[in-house]
Amino acid sequence: MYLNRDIITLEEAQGLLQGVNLQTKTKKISTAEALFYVLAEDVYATFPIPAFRRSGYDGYGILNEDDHSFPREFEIIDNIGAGSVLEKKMSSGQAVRIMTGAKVPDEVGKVIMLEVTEKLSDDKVLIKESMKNSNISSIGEEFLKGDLLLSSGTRLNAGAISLLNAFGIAEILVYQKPKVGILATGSELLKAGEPYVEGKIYNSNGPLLEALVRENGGLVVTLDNVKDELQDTLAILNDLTSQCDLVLTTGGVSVGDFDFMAEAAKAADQFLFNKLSMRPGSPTTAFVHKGTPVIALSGNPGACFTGFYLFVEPTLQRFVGGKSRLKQVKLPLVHDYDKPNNFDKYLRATVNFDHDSRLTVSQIGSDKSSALGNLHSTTAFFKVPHDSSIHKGEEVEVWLLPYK
Ligand SMILES: Nc1nc2c(c(=O)[nH]1)N[C@H]1C(S)=C(S)[C@@H](COP(=O)(O)OP(=O)(O)OC[C@H]3O[C@@H](n4cnc5c(N)ncnc54)[C@H](O)[C@@H]3O)O[C@H]1N2
Ligand code: MOO
Repeated sequence: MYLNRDIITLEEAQGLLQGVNLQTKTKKISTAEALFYVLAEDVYATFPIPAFRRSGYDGYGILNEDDHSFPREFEIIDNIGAGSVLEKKMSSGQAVRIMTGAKVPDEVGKVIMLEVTEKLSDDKVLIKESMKNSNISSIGEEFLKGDLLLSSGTRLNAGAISLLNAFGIAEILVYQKPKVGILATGSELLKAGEPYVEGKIYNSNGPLLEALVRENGGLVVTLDNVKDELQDTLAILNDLTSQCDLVLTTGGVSVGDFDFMAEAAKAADQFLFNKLSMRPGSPTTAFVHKGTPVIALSGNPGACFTGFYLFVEPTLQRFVGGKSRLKQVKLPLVHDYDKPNNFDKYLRATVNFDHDSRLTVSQIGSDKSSALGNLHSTTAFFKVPHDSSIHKGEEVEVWLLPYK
């Protein structure tokens, strides 16, 4: 138990974590498994798209020299579906039936939409009028060979996966997801599915952290619980720090008789911090053991959630060559907040449009760090600076959460 702690600011704590050297690792993976991985290479177009003159419509292809004196009849010489090519050579007075996406023969200058034609027989079509556009996409209209498709550091979403596939790319180099160990501490913890026992609670922070890590690009390798016993806690931490790239714990960071994380921090290779001038999560603790950072978050669910975004999310991004995906903006608060505290507060919030289509921020649910009912609907945090109240309409600093 540590009562005398050196208090530092959120920014100082974030700076200490930033100073911890982290190893980024890369690997080749199949594009099919690459969703939400971060690219570790620039990817270039190996051919143009379209790769051939492509028909934009279902209709009839005609020569440029025949593009006059409508309505007139044409001889249909063939039918080109998408994926097929015309083997014959066309001459004046002939038309070729062609489908959207099919390769337009070199000699065809225009595709006339089906809607302005009338089929007279199997090999005769009446083209009633011409069209303003050629309805043919030129080679390289969207991408030229050598164009940069995706740059290193891009988080691969559905659109990126489709782009890689459009170029036939089956394998790419990505950053390995950091291996994260999660440890929920507390003799009061039950697992979901276990029968309720008086005085105990179900462990919700462990699964919360597991889901947050997965949402933010980490790989959860273990999810343990440990009772409030110092030796067990130290042994598990020793184990986790040798297996994982990052260890997260929840609970046991305060000054209770059974709060051992501050002691673990003092016993570790490198101590970072154990007291912050902020709420929630003032006793948040961090240290490095065996080269692995350990971020010990509060057991209070609201503090655990907030601490994840302020300390863990930026660390997870550093493992994949990036930085925090939270966006910092200033927005008007839609209500008063009149509970001044001697620490800066970071409150759970949502961002919405007001009647004038302006973005605004408002507190959501309880501001207590023990509250857990608003975590699923929180899309942002806003800051209430220490010793101050905020009046309705006043601008506050806001952090927008990713994935919301
Ligand atoms: N005398 C003082 N007491 C406290 C102080 C202080 O400065 N002096 N700080 C308070 C603040 S601020 C915080 S934040 C909490 C931090 O508590 P701990 O991280 O040590 O967490 P616990 O004591 O283990 O638990 C707190 C609370 O959270 C519940 N909890 C714990 N683990 C989980 C879990 N996995 N899932 C859901 N809920 C969990 C636990 O049952 C407690 O209710 O300390 C204050 N006290
Ligand atoms: O700093 Mo604590 O998370 O307010 O209760």
